[in-house]
Amino acid sequence: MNNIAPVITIDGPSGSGKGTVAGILAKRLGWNLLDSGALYRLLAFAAHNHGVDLTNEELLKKLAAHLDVQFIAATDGQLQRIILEGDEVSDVIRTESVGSGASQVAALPAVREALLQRQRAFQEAPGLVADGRDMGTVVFPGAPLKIFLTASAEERARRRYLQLKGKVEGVSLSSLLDEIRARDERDTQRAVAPLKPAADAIQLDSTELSIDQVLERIMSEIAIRDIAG
Ligand SMILES: Nc1ncnc2c1ncn2[C@@H]1O[C@H](COP(=O)(O)OP(=O)(O)OP(=O)(O)O)[C@@H](O)[C@H]1O
Ligand SMILES: Nc1ccn([C@H]2C[C@H](O)[C@@H](COP(=O)(O)O)O2)c(=O)n1
Repeated sequence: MNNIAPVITIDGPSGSGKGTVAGILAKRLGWNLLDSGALYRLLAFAAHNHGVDLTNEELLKKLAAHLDVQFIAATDGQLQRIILEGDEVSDVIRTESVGSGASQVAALPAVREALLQRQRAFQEAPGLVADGRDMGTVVFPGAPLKIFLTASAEERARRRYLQLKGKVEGVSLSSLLDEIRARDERDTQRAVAPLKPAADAIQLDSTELSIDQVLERIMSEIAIRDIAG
C-alpha cells in the first residue's frame, strides 16, 4: 500500500450519483476506484447465501473478515466486475433488497471495523476515488478533496426509477421513494459512522445538475488543489 497516493472521497445518500461520478472520475484520472457500498452489499448477499441472520454481529464480523471477493477493474469495453466466492455477482448485488440488507449490516460496529482495512488497502498509486457514506469522515479523513453529493429524495427516486424501469418488473416511483427515505433514515441515524458531510467537505446539490455539470465542478476543485499531477 502507498499511503502517499491522494484520495478523492465522494459521500452522499443513495441515488445522489456518487457511483456514476466516481467511476467516470477514476477513469478520467487513471486512478483506482473504491465502491465501498459494494462491500456492504456483498456481505449482506453472502450472509443470505450462508443463512446468517443480518442481526448476528459476531458471525457477520467473521464473514466480513473472510469475504472472498475480487474486484476486476473496468476496461474500455467492460464495466467493473465483482466476483464473490468464484461467482460473478456484479448485477445481483444491485437490487434494492440487497441495498436494504447492506444498510442493516452497515449499522453494526464490528462489521464496519472488519471492513476498514480492506477499504484502506485500495489507497494505491497513482490515486484513489472512493465513494460511500463515511469515506471522508472515517476511512480517509486526510483526503485532500472531499465531496458530499446530495439531491432531493424525489429526484433520487426519479433517477432510480428511470434506471430500473424496463429492467425490473413492478418497479414503482412511490415505492422507490419510500425505500430511499427509509435507507436515508437508517444511514443517517445509526450510531457508528453515520452518513454526514465531513467538516471539510464540499457540499454539492445535484438536483438541478447534469452528470457532466457535477463532474465539471469536481474537476475545477481538483485543479484548484493541484492534486492530480
Ligand atoms: N446529476 C445527475 N442527473 C441525472 N441523473 C443522474 C445524475 N447523477 C446520477 N444520475 C443517475 O442516477 C442513477 C443513480 O446514480 P448512482 O447509482 O451513481 O447513485 P449512487 O449515489 O451511487 O447510489 P447508491 O448509493 O444507491 O449506489 C443512475 O442511473 C445515474 O445515471
Ligand atoms: N461507506 C459506506 C458505504 C455503504 N454503506 C451502507 C449504507 C448503504 O445504504 C448500503 C449500500 O450502499 P450503496 O451501494 O447503495 O452505496 O451500504 C455504508 O454504511 N458505508
